[in-house]
Amino acid sequence: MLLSRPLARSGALARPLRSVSIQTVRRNASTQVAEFKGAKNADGKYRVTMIEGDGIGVEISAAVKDIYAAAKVPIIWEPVDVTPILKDGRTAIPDAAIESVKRNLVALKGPLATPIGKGHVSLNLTLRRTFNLFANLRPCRSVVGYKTPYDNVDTVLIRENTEGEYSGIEHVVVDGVVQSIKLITRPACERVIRYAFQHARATGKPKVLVVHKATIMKMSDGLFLSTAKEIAKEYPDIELGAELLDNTCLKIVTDPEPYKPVVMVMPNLYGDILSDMCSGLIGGLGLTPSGNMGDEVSIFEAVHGSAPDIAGKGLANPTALLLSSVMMLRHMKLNEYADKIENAVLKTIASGPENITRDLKGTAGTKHFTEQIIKRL
Ligand SMILES: NC(=O)C1=CN([C@@H]2O[C@H](COP(=O)(O)OP(=O)(O)OC[C@H]3O[C@@H](n4cnc5c(N)ncnc54)[C@H](O)[C@@H]3O)[C@@H](O)[C@H]2O)C=CC1
Ligand SMILES: O=C(O)CCC(=O)C(=O)O
Repeated sequence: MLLSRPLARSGALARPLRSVSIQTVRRNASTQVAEFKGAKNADGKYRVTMIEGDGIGVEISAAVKDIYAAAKVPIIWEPVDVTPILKDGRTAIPDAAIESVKRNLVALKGPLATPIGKGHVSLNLTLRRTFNLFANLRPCRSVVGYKTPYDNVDTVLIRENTEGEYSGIEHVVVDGVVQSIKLITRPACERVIRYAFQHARATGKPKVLVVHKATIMKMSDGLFLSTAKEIAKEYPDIELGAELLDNTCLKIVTDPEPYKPVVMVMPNLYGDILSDMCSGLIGGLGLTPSGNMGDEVSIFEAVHGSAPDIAGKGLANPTALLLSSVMMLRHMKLNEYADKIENAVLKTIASGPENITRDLKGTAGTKHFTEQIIKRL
């Protein structure tokens, strides 16, 4: 009976459960993590899609563009509008934006706000699903020159990015009783776990750690964990570990050191929460970057949201988006520019409170901070 009941929430609006899960399995069928395949245009520059985003998105995107212009990065930004449209009863991204990302194979994205408890589905999730960005890579490293209780945080977290608790499959069972489906498929587990092993190998980390709650969600997290044990056989040089999510949270905030040689991999929601927690250890959300990685396309974005409490006030810290763009440059093999920009932002943060934003206990606004970064390029 459950399978034929229409699903009441946006992403899966009026679709029976079975058709949603089959679609997801098909979408997730391939397993190879591809290199960046984009090419320079005749003018010697890459086109990169730019989604400025909502709230502070406009301010931090402007900062990134100013810094890129000053650093003479061989990139032409292609701005696109992602105001949602309704297509076949589902929230969709406008075709022009999709075409731009498909053409360029890479995008930098500011935060997009999602209405709470009603309204359109998250455009962030829609983008990840539209381009099949199955792994969300979230590194978090202490910033030299910025003092926090720990100076030794160096975590790498990979979040499954297309399903799990974020499947958007919800419905009312009877009045006052609702059900949200945590959808986990083996192909999606396989590819994100394989990505984690590949990342560990590529970055010289000896261990992949699955973070889970298979004690409670025996089937869904159980599938994630058992798939990891299978995939681990393909990577005999990398150790596989597993840990309960609550235990991981406690242990990281108590002592982050043991997580340095580890690549953590986990279902969607756990990665969302744990990555914010790690951000808190190094100075906050203004500092942490991420990459949404797929076979063909990758979209880089800060871990944080649109920060409505400070939007439009010139206070936003552009570092997280800038470091996301640095990840993007390395993905595009523009390492020289990545190093130049990363060094400039780190030097600026270390240069003192008068040059950094308030989230870092500084006194500067976005504009002054940006100018200081440009001075240090
Ligand atoms: N990937 C994305 O685009 C994400 C979007 N969101 C959306 O963002 C909106 C706001 O969500 P919140 O829960 O308030 O989270 P948030 O991340 O926007 O803000 C949390 C706190 O961190 C501060 N903060 C975040 N980024 C900052 C920066 N760059 N500089 C200085 N301070 C910064 C904010 O001022 C706020 O106090 C929601 O509509 C949510 O749906 C939330 C998370 C991720
Ligand atoms: O789309 C949203 O509102 C939140 C997305 C999210 O959880 C994330 O990007 O970490």
